[in-house]
Amino acid sequence: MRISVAADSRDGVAERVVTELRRRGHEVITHGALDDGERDDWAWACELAARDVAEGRAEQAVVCCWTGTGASIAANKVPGVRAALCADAYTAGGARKWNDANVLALSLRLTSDVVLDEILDAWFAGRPSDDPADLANISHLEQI
Ligand SMILES: O=C(CO)[C@H](O)[C@H](O)COP(=O)(O)O
Repeated sequence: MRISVAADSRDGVAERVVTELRRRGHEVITHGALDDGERDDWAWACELAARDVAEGRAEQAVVCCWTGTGASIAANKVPGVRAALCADAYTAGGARKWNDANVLALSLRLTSDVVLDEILDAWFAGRPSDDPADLANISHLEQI
């Protein structure tokens, strides 16, 4: 899968996200602090990764900032993006299943290496629900 990754800093698990995604066989596009020469402020960097998803250059994205909040807010401003801030594997699996989330937002401060691996395992194992109630909720997001 092609995955766009943005971070506003190389601190915390930022670089490990890229390494781990490549190790899992994904093609990675980098933005912000992960791409020399690009603006590394979180709103700009995470917008670029979200636009990669919305405009078809990537199937999914991982957006990161120190708290994860700005990253998720910036990504969710892009139409068609469903970004979920996940601090644990259960939330990540639920975001794929119930929200059909296409962007994973992470806190660089909170996410340890071990928890990152658990989150990525759950995220990539997760499949969108085919329950009509879940589909109706996801569909309604585009009307809000
Ligand atoms: O968590 C964040 C935004 O939600 C940022 O990573 C945090 O504000 C730090 O940014 P800066 O290094 O530019 O002060």
